Amino acid sequence: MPSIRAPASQQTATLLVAVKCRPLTEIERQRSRHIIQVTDDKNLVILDPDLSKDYLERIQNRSKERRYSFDHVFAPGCTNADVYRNISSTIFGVIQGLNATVFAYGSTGSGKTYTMVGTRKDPGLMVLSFHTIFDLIKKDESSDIFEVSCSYLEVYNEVIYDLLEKSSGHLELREDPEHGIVVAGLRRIKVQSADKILELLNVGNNRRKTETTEANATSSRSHAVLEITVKRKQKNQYKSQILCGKLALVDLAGSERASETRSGGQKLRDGANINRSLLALANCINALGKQQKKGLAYVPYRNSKLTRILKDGLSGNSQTVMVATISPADDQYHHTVNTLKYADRAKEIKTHVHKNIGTVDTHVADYQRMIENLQVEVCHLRKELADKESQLTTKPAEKAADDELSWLNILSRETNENVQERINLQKALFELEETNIRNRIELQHLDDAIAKQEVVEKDGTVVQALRSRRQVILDNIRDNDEAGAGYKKDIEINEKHQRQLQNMIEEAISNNGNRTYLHILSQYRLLGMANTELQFEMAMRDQVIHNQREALRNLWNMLLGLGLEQKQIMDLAARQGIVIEDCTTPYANSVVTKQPPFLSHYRFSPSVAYPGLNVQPYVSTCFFQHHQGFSSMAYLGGQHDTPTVCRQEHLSSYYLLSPSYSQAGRSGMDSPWAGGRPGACFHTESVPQEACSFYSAMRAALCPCSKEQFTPASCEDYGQQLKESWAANSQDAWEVRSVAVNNSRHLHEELMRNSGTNCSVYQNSSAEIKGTGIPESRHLCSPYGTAPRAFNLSGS
Ligand SMILES: Nc1ncnc2c1ncn2[C@@H]1O[C@H](COP(=O)(O)OP(=O)(O)OP(=O)(O)O)[C@@H](O)[C@H]1O
Repeated sequence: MPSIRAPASQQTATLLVAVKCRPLTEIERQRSRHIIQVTDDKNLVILDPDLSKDYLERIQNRSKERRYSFDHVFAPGCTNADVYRNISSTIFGVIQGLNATVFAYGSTGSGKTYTMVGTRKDPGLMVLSFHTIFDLIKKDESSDIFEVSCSYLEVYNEVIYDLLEKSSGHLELREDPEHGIVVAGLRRIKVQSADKILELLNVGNNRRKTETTEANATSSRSHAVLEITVKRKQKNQYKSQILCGKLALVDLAGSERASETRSGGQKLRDGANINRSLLALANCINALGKQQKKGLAYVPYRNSKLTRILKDGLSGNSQTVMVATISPADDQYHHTVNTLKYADRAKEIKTHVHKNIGTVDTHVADYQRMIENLQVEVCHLRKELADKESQLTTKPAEKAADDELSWLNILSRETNENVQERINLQKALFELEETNIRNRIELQHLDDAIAKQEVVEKDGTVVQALRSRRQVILDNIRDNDEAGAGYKKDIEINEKHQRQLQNMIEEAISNNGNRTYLHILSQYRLLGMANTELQFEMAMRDQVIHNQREALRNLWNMLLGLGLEQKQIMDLAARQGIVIEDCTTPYANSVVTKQPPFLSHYRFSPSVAYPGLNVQPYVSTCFFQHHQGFSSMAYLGGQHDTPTVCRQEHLSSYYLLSPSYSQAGRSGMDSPWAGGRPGACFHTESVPQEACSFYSAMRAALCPCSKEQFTPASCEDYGQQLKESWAANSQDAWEVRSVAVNNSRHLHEELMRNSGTNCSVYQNSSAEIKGTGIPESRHLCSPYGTAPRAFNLSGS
């Protein structure tokens, strides 16, 4: 199966929000008033349901009347086809390898199922979408081969079931590093026509859990997700290229208050679970909306299966449509306002859409091999186990051993759940900490910017704005830290439980006569779990790799933003003996909108890909954040042979850049990422006049240890050193700031001595970097780093 690689080009898309108001039902017509006024195709007004309010209250603005604007608003007379016509462009991309998600959101009885599934006379969005997909495939004039498959699942009481299986067991969610969240064991059926999907949809819908509640005669008790995958094999393109688009169509269960549905027992339990996952969804929408408006807030996807399944649709790689369904009845006022409130928030949500292109990646292949090895081992053990089992069945089974075995089964099942829970908690904690790292970096930048701005600003408006932003970030950090502390506690409890389980398993094994058999059994299960944990680690590593890729992309933008041609960069890299894959995507001519080429190496030594820019993997996530929005940078200087100062819009990051690269340039200030934040980088053949004066001011403002350790005087010294090193332009330049080390003890001493100071340690060797005359050196300690670090300047 091909792996899906990251995008060659990625676009940010905004979640499209449409509101659909259904007509009053027969019963409602007798007892309710119509309070929705659709003023035009984008606006609606919800009237105050309380007619008794007097004139004074109304003019004093105590009315509960509300106005809302959305991408599309559909009045009760509109059909599903009307809705579909306005959102269908989202579906078109699916046959081109893009992902799309359409979900209906609203209170119980508001018309979600009607909108998604529809009726024979008024087919819903699910039916209309897969007809479109097959029409597009039919009309496609290329020689590409298409393969369409479909799956249909429901989440009922926080358990996933396969709606295409007659008696489906419980299915589990897994994090796949390449494909994101996947449902393990879900049946995916190849389909040749829209009619076949319709048939499967009907089969699935008959299996779906529905109940008659007070609010709706056929209320859906489960969330249903129909997923259509379109694989497009491009015959005339690169041998292995496969585009893989996915369309997720989601019909959510109805949310209701127990008092309204007058339900009890199982129904009440269902309702509680439905409401819990809808609440989780609402919280995610809230956090995502807040994230766009204010800053980085943690998005609690992990709180329900539904939100984990919808994660891509809500913020990942998907073009997404939310159809908010509302009832026009006055007694539904609160539900309707609630739905509209979340729909309004959802308008802020951004997703990042890119084509899913199948290739085989080296690092994935490595992991795949590891998993395969484990699987071979599992198979081997399974066989041994089967042999033992058959031996045992030939003998009269001992009751005690049977008991022991079922006890072991229970323990192993519990261990499995324990591992799964730990993985989820650790992943959640990881995500949370990543978010807070970014928040803290922004906070540092804001502090720097505030300090600078306070000196120059008279009226304090910008400072005020920066301060309020700082407060938002502080709040987010506090919220996330609190949530993180909760997760840590949960992990501790989980680990304690894990130890107890292990002790119990060992005890069960040592008490039993058939030790070998039980030992194999437990080993077999432990290996299965090790496999799961390995997959988790893969996901984590892939997260880091993903961040690095983003960092690389931004670096390319940065280089291209300087006006360099791709070819120049490639030549420069080639001269350093650095391999960068040729860009297969044609570039646009404009500087800042150019997409960087896709790099062949997902795993690379940090300095391999970019001459002179030493990026350490563990700071790459910070780096990614710094460079986000590079296209909106302001350029304060622009000559190609002198440094260019770039300023990001939020005034907090500065970069001093130049396209050329020299030993002298490197010798002084080539550790821009020390301390997890960018500093200045000079890469010019001759020292520019303004560099030193710039540098002292900038360094004082940017250096993480500027306040304590980096005094203006030392900046001046540094400027002087820089001039000298430039002038010396040879091995001498290195000597200005380098300490050569001869053996490992000496190296250790130097690292310790220089850690966190403004001195670098290099390990010189007699070899030179290919074609440059620069001695191959190992940069062992960054001037501003707080811990000893080592990476190879030559990239070899
Ligand atoms: N546009 C419409 N035109 C006519 N009738 C509609 C329309 N939308 C919904 N209805 C009717 O309203 C009722 C409730 O609709 P539906 O079952 O789709 O709601 P729901 O939001 O899916 O409810 P639940 O969340 O409880 O499953 C049904 O009787 C349905 O036929």
